[in-house]
Amino acid sequence: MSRIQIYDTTLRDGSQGEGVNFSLQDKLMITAKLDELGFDLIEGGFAQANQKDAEYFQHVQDMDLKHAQITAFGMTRKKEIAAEDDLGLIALRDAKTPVCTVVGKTWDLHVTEILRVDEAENLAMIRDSVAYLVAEGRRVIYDAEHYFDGYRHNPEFALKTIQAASEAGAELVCLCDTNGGTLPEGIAAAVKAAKGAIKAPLGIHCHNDSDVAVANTIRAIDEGAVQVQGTINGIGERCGNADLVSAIANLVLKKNYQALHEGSVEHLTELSRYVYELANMNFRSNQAFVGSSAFAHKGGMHVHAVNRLASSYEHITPEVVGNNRKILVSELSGRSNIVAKTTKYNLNQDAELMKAILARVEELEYAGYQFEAAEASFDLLIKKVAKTYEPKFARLHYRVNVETDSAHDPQTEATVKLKVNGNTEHVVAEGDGPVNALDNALRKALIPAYPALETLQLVDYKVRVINSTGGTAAKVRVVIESKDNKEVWSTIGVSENIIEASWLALVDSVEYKLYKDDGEFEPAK
Ligand SMILES: CC(=O)SCCNC(=O)CCNC(=O)[C@H](O)C(C)(C)COP(=O)(O)OP(=O)(O)OC[C@H]1O[C@@H](n2cnc3c(N)ncnc32)[C@H](O)[C@@H]1OP(=O)(O)O
Ligand SMILES: CC(=O)C(=O)O
Repeated sequence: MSRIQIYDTTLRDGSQGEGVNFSLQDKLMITAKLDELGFDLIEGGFAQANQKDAEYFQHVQDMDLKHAQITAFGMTRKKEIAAEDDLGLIALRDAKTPVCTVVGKTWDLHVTEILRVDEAENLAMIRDSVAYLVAEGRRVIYDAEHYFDGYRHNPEFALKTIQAASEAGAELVCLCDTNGGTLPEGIAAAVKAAKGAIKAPLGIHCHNDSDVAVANTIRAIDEGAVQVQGTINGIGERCGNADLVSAIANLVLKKNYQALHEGSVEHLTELSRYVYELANMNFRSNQAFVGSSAFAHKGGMHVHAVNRLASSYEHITPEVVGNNRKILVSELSGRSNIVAKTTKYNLNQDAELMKAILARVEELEYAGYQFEAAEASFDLLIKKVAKTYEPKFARLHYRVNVETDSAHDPQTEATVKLKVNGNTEHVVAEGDGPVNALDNALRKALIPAYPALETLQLVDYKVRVINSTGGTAAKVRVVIESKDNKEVWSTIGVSENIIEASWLALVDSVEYKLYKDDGEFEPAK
């Protein structure tokens, strides 16, 4: 089966996405990761744009890349300037990459209205720029900007522009759906026409403004394009680029093309998260193939079927792209969700117990709980319903005080009184805010009896108002994420009072940690 060249432009077009700004170090780290997985071409940046991109092209020369070729991106020469005097082309030459990618105009509207040159000058700009870089010993990829819009409005001129690039020595012409407005049938017709018009092989570069960038990419490949340009997670200008993660997974797993190194598809989830992390962006949980919900089963009927045959509700096996299956517990659960979630605890799938757990989940979710995001609280709930839960301490009372005046910032203090192993612990602690003070006081009271709580840390705190339009007072749902040196877990509390909701989530977090350290939540042997 034929091999598709994968051209990553995360570091150039991806950086054009709102809110994306990679540091030089990020760019070098992403380059190393892409090389490791077998990406063929990595567009490192816009050579003329800024100091960071220029430095990237210097530093990347010292990297020991095993497979990837680096390309520097720039545009055709400015109008009425000789190629050898054009600052953009000089920057491309000085980037010293083996490959240069030059973008040029294809749509007559852009030629007359944006560049404000005639068609002959635009063709000369393309020809001169490609020929100059080829003469400088560079391999040139020509990006035909707005090819699909150009082809729709003036096919004859659009084809002349790519002929100019091909004849001047471009080793590949990449057809760009720059505005992302084309649908798959438009892609197919225009790729066919390009294929018949030039010698150079074709690539495809789609934007996602119509939410079909990946579909368009696949369609172009089916029509004979041999290179896919895109970005990891689809980041990029406006609605982004074709997501290479989905494009590669579809091409390799569904259409039997070859891409990247053998086995790299299994690392797509890891790659996606790595790039989100460096881009300082949140993961998209519903992202196809690699999102944390991509294989999360929630509806009771689905879970029932998945327990019998996973492929009944999954288009691929999650592990094939390095992802995991998840079974969620919620008010939409049936007995099958509970059975799936509790198998690890060896409850012998006791039918009455499963029913009781499900009833309790439904009751609490009706009251505002949401166990999908709070699996540690769900684990404790099982123990409570199974009557194997024994509280590690009892609350006698707590109080939280916030004091401020015109001269002072707020000071927060919490007092907690607990019964722990028969002793009364009465402590006071300060904090940055009420929840922090409460957390500090709770742990201060418990650490003498349970020193392991020294390693417990609160890492995230989320609060959400629920039923705010109901006739009753609004409730709040607090979800806390905690960690120790081994694990991260989430707990939940719901109340009309935000401090009480936080207390409930904190108590679950502490109880979970103590039970976990006793080996309670280990999978049954
Ligand atoms: C479809 C794409 O994603 S293409 C990549 C887009 N990415 C970027 O623009 C990011 C990096 N860009 C930059 O750093 C700057 O825009 C630079 C350095 C390239 C140019 O900066 P400036 O010289 O200040 O020009 P500015 O950005 O205001 O305008 C673009 C200029 O390029 C010209 N231009 C645009 N496309 C082309 C082209 N394909 N060939 C030649 N000239 C072009 C425009 O006509 C305009 O020149 P003019 O002012 O003489 O009419
Ligand atoms: C080249 C490019 O990024 C585009 O036309 O969208």
